Amino acid sequence: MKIGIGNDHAALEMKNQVMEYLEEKGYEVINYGTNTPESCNYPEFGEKVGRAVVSGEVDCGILICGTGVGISLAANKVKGVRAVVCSEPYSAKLSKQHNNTNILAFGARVVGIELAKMIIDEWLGAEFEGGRHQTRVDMIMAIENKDN
Ligand SMILES: O=C(CO)[C@H](O)[C@H](O)COP(=O)(O)O
Repeated sequence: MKIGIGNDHAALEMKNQVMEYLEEKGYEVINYGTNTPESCNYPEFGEKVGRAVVSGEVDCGILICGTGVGISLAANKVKGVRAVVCSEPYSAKLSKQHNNTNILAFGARVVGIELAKMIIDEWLGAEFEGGRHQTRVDMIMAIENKDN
């Protein structure tokens, strides 16, 4: 499985740790994030990973900024993205089982690396359950096609 990862300056160290963790587990990780500690703007990286997921360049995405909020908001503006920001494993797992999320986000200033690994493991290990949840996910995605 190919995972796209993105981050801003606040999450550089955590991005490197997460990449190492995922690669050790055998995932191919494509890095779309910043690689320097200089201040930068997270929407750029949220959008890049969002587009990579929707185009099929990668199978799913992981986004990290200070809180995970801004970078997931940016990704969610890309049509076809369902990004969730999580700071615990339960919501991460359910976001895949019920909401079929295709991007996981969290905050480097919110969770430590060990909790981040647990969140990632639950999310990557879960499967979308379909059925009644498919109806609801379809309804969410249909909102994108309405004139606002
Ligand atoms: O969490 C974030 C967005 O949701 C950013 O990482 C955060 O806003 C960056 O802040 P600063 O420029 O003060 O380092």
